[in-house]
Amino acid sequence: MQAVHFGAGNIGRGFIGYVLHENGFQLNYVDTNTAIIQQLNTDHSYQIELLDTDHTRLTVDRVQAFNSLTEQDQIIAQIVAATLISTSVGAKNLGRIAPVLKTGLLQRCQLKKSVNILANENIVNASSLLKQAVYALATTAEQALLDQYCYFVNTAIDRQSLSLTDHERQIALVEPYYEWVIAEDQMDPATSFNLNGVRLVDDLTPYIERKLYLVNASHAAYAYLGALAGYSTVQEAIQDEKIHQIVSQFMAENKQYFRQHYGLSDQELTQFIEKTAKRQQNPRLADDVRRVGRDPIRKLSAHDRLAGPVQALSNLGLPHVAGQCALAAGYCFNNSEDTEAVALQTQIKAQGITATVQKISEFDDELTQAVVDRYTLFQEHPEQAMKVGD
Ligand SMILES: NC(=O)c1ccc[n+]([C@@H]2O[C@H](COP(=O)([O-])OP(=O)(O)OC[C@H]3O[C@@H](n4cnc5c(N)ncnc54)[C@H](O)[C@@H]3O)[C@@H](O)[C@H]2O)c1
Ligand SMILES: O=P(O)(O)OC[C@@H](O)[C@@H](O)[C@H](O)[C@H](O)CO
Repeated sequence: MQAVHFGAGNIGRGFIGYVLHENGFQLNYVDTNTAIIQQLNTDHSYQIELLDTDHTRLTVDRVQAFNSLTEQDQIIAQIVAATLISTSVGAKNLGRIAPVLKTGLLQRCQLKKSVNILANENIVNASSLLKQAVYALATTAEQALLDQYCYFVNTAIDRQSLSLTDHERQIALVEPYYEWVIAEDQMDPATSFNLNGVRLVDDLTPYIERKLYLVNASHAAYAYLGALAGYSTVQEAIQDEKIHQIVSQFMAENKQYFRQHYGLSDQELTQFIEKTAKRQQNPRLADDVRRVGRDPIRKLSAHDRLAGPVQALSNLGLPHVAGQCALAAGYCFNNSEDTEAVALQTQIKAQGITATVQKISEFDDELTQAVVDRYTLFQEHPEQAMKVGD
């Protein structure tokens, strides 16, 4: 079985590639990073290190890699031959892989070969977004062909995945825990394989929301509040009692959304939040606030990890003050090496914070004003701003 996987980064090697390899797939990575492409084609394997007490190392073999920018013909041939196509390139890059994917998929359609396409990105319905990007390049007749043979299947993925360099080799560095949830009802009925280690569900929405609004929401809140307080890692920020209190309250607020909207039990949600906190506190982890806070415009946008739950709680008339605080901290995030952070700060300077919050988080006047007030407090009295309780 052949998998074509776009994105040989931390999650692509440390999680998706690992699970596919364990299920008997050969891995054909597609990336733009020449160093990792060269490494994979020299070794035809790579290593993963687990963040456990033994620093367990695993080897993934049967690997090759292609350059997205210079090896289009080979990639198209791989797409035609593939048993499965997947991605983890970052949500903002899905549009960039659409042209080559469209060409490869249409060639498959001519051969009447159906396929599942799984975009594994931290965003609601990433595969549907990838489908939109592919269809935007196709004619009506091509779209009708794609409809017949191409199954864009939404997923939710969870594993803290970083990397380290050892003997000039990129090693994926991952926590032992992982969860890969796939929308079974969107899969090709003719799928010829089973994926062990994967959970198939009928309705993905609660899973992707639980992932974004609890796991990624707390992570982003630690990163943004931590960056404001001068910490370098999420793990340092967690040790700060004031920050920990705000994030704990944010999670308590979000829990009420899941209770009301999905009828989940308090006990189940509390256990999930506690398990997530423990994972984020893994003493062997040093996760840079710049990585966890990266692409702040995406993270602050409506439906994502911060504005999503705050808007949902507001709609339900439930408290969301800690969420507003995390959002306001996000609007303060700056990193000269992060193009979205630079764009965010430029936008705030040019248009003002109120217009920026309205545009990015898509809030009404009242909610916007609450976030702006907290943002202003962070600018003028940061000590007071780091307090949401009594
Ligand atoms: N790292 C994590 O802990 C984690 C966990 C769950 C989900 N995710 C999600 O997985 C995705 C990838 O995250 P990551 O941490 O692995 O990032 P990463 O930067 O380590 O990996 C992304 C890879 O995609 C490649 N890429 C970018 N544009 C490309 C293109 N046009 N064609 C081919 N390859 C391209 C990059 O070169 C890089 O190797 C993101 O959507 C992220 O939100 C990450
Ligand atoms: O990947 P992002 O930029 O959406 O979010 C950064 C982290 O929160 C994220 O990568 C987590 O480590 C991951 O989602 C855990 O499963």
